[in-house]
Amino acid sequence: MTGTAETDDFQAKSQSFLAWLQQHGTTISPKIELADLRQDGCGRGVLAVQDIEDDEELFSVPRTSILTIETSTLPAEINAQINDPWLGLITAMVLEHSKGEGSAWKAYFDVLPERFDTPMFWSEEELAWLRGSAVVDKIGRLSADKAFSERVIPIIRQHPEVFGIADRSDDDLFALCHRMGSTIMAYAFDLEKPSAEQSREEQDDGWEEDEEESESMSKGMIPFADMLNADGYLNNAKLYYEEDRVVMKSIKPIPAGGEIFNDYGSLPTGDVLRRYGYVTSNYSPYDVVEVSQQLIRDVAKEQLKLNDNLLEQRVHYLEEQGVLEDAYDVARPGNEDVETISEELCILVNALTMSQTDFDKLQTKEKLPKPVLATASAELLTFVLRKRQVAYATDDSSNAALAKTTSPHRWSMAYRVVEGERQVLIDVLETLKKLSQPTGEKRKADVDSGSMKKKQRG
Ligand SMILES: C[S@@+](CC[C@H](N)C(=O)[O-])C[C@H]1O[C@@H](n2cnc3c(N)ncnc32)[C@H](O)[C@@H]1O
Repeated sequence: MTGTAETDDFQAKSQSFLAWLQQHGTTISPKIELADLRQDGCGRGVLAVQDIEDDEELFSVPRTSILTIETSTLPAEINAQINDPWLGLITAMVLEHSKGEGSAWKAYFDVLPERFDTPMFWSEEELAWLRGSAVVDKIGRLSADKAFSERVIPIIRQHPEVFGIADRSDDDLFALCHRMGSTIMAYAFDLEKPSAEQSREEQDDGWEEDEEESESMSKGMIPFADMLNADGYLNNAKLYYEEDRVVMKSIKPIPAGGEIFNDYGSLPTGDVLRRYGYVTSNYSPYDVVEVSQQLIRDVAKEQLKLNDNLLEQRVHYLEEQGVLEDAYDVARPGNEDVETISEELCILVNALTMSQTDFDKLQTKEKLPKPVLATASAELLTFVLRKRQVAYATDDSSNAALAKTTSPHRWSMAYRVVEGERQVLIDVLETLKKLSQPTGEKRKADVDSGSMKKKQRG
C-alpha cells in the first residue's frame, strides 16, 4: 500500500468511527478532535482545537456503547462456561471481531490496533534486554497461552454456530486471543459504578476496596475514551461514571492545540511498557525496583551470620503478624505517591538485624519492630541492593549491536526501563549511605508501642 493510501485508510477509519459514535449517542465537544498522531509515534489521539476551561465536558459515551461481556452478543451460557471476567471479555471480543460487518462494534474494531509492541510479543533475545527488571515475570505469557489453549479455544470450537470461525486454525485463534487480550490490557477501563452508588457502598462498610479485589468492578472497552493517550506529567482529563453514561471532563485548562491526556496511573516505566508498549521519561519518577524476600534472607544470612532456624523464626513471626511479603518495591526517592522504603520492608530488615534478646521480647509482647529503618538495617539493605544491582542486564555494547540488526525500538525501550531501575538503586543507595552514618545516638530497631497489622486504605 502506498503512503497516501495508508493515510486515506487511516483517515477513513477515523471518519467511520466518528460517524458510528454519533449514531450510537456519543456526544463530542466541538472543542476537540480525533487526530492522526502517527508522526509522533502515538497512533491516534485527541487534541483541543479551541481553548478549554477546567471542568468542561469533553465527550460522553452512553453505557450501551461500552463493549462488555454483557453488551456483547456472547451467549450467557458460554460466558458461564468460561467463568472468568478477563477470559470472558476476550471471548466476547473474539466473537464481535469475527462477526465483521455483522457486529455492532465493527467501526470501533477498525480503529483498534492489530499489532502490539508490548513484551508479550517479544522474542527471548528481546526479553533478555529487560533482565533484572521484575517486569519480565509479570508478562504472564505462559499463563495466557495456557488459558487460551485450554479454556477459550476449545469453547470457540464447541460453538461453531455462534463464532462462525470453524475454518480458522488453532494458531489463528490463538493469535486472535492474544490480540484481544493485549487490546484489553492497553485500552479497557475498570468500569466503576455510578458515583452515587459507589459512595453509598463506601459508607456501608467504611472500606474502599482494592481494584483487584472488587467484585463489582468489571472491565469494558469504552469507545473514544480509549483514543486518549497518556503522559505521566501532563494528565488533564478524567473519566466520570454516571448512571447511564460515562463522561470525560477536563481537570485543568487546556489551550487550543494541546493534547488531551487521560490518566493511566502512577505506573513505573516497566509497567507502562508491559501494558501499553511504549516508554517516555515522564513515568520515571514512578520507577521502582522489586526486591525479593528471598534475596533479603540470603544476604541477611551471609552478612549477619544468622542461622537458618533463627532466620526462619523471625520471618515466620512476621508472617503470623500479617506483615510479610514475597517481594518489596523500593521506590525512587522523591516519589510522593510511594515511600522509598516501605514500612513492611523496614519491619523485615529491622526484625532480621535486631538482637535475639530484643526479638524475644518483641515476640513475647506480640509487637512488631518499628517501621523506621535502624542503622544496622540501613547497612543490611545496602548489601541487599548492591546485590540486586548485579541482576540487571549489563552487556550494553553487545546488546546494542544485536539490537541494530533486530529491533532498535524495542531495545531502546528495554534500555530505558533497565536504566530507570538502575538509577533508582543508585538513588536509594545514596539515601541509605546517609542513614548508615549515624551522627548522634545510634538508632536502634526497637519494639513499637502499637502493633501494626493491616493498614486501612482510602
Ligand atoms: C488507550 S490507547 C490510546 C489511543 C492510541 N494512541 C490509538 O491510536 O489507538 C493506548 C495506546 O496508545 C499509545 N500511547 C498512549 N500514550 C502514549 C504516549 N504518551 N506516547 C506514545 N504512545 C502512546 C500506546 O500505543 C498505547 O498502547
